[in-house]
Amino acid sequence: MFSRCFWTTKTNHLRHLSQKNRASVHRRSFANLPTTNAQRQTIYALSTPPGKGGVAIVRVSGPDALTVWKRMDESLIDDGLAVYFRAPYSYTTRPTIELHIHSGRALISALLSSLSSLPNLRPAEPGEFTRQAFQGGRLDLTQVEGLHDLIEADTEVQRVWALGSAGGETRAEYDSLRRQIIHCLAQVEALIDFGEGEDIEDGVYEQAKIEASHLLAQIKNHLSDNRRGELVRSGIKMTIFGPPNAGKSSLFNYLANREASIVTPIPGTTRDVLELTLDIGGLPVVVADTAGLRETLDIVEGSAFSEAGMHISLCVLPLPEVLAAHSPQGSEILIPSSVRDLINPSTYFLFNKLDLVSPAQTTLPKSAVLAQDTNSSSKDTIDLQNRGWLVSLTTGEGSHAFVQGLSKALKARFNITDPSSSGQNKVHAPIITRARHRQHLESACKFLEAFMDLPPEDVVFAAEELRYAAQAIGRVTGDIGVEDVLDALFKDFCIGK
Ligand SMILES: Nc1nc2c(ncn2[C@@H]2O[C@H](COP(=O)(O)OP(=O)(O)OP(=O)(O)O)[C@@H](O)[C@H]2O)c(=O)[nH]1
Repeated sequence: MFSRCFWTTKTNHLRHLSQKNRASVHRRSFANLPTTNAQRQTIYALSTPPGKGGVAIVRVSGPDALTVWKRMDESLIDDGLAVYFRAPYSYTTRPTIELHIHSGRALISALLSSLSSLPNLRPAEPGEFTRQAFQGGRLDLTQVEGLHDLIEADTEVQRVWALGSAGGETRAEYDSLRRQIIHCLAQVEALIDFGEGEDIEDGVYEQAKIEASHLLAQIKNHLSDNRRGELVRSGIKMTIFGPPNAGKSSLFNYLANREASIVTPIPGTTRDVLELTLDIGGLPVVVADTAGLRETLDIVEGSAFSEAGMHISLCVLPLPEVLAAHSPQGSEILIPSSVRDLINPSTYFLFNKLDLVSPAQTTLPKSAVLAQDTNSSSKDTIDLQNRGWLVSLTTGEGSHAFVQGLSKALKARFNITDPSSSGQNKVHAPIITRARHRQHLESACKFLEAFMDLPPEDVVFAAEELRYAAQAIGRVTGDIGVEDVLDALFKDFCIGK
């Protein structure tokens, strides 16, 4: 059925891959995962993008994978390469064969239709190869999520953080937390079994509490991460606002036309809304632009503004008008009262139309003053250092410094170092990248706190709290009760992964 010309002399290559994979197979038990008949079947799918190209890879995984190889002797489809991975040394941990052919629509279609005619083979569902890898214990849930994020990564920080997670760094952190809780639990259970003073040394319960308090501090430290993991994964949402005619559309167009910076122009769900995901110095920044929103933002109240779920905002102001309103007695510039209510600590400032002011006025003052009601004597000063930039969106002057400065300011705000930095400057990737991680860590905290409040007489309840804390961490990695998250997670994968 398949080409006799599939190269069969690749044994060295095969052996090499098998050895490499052997080193990275970890056996874990996922006791709660039932294996259905569908999961026992052999699945196949194109694992490379469809279309014309050098190579297309069709992956076949399951008990009958080798049969495919054995039946490659009927009609010629293409010259290619077949790579066989013995179980459990494959990506899926099941017998797997990869068929590498030239990438062309007719070739791929002929190969897939040949596979479909074989008994016991069916097309893979989205993410099903990775699901098999998870069920086989090769990957835990954090690695599966990391892999998904790696494929989806648009910027350098996203790539580097997702790579760490896919490679098991996040899993190691959670495993370590769980091991420490289990260590506490073992001490408390020893007390239940033997009782202090008999075969157990004094102070065991106190020791367990000391360890639990260290653990609590560690978990709380992870929880107070400014949500930077979630932010980097989903993008920092930025909105642009300012008085009419300030240059908001010009800024949006400037950002959109910097080809290197555009990642995805996504039409939003609301009519007229366009979302651009920009790569600002390796950080994904999602900018929403809509005619309607711009109009609203000219007048919107501060509360409505934060309800829009924006993480940061950029206030565009026309420099000539701002300077004209400049109070002669102060060195600060005046922020117009029309935008005053929209300004908060997450607002950055872009003073536009630099080309229209005299050369003597082209230095950014250190601070700005928010214009108050005429009858108010209070004065709000805003430090513009690393928070404001002068540009001309018409001539492009200052725009490079603005993008660089904004990237630096955002990295400082969200505590993100350049992925290339090392040593002391390196800030480790956060272990929380999804709401479910946060939720399980918070519940682990609650159980640990409940344990801390219990006196030694309540040792049985104490053990129970610690057991729940360990289970909460286990839910993050997928050791415990994960069925509910699996379907949601794997459906986001593409077919063939
Ligand atoms: N000289 C000069 N003109 C500019 C600059 N940036 C924008 N403009 C002009 O200012 C006018 C307003 O620019 P827009 O980008 O439409 O401003 P906007 O804030 O979106 O305006 P509204 O949608 O009315 O609120 C246009 O005529 C632009 O060409 C600049 O840096 N220098």
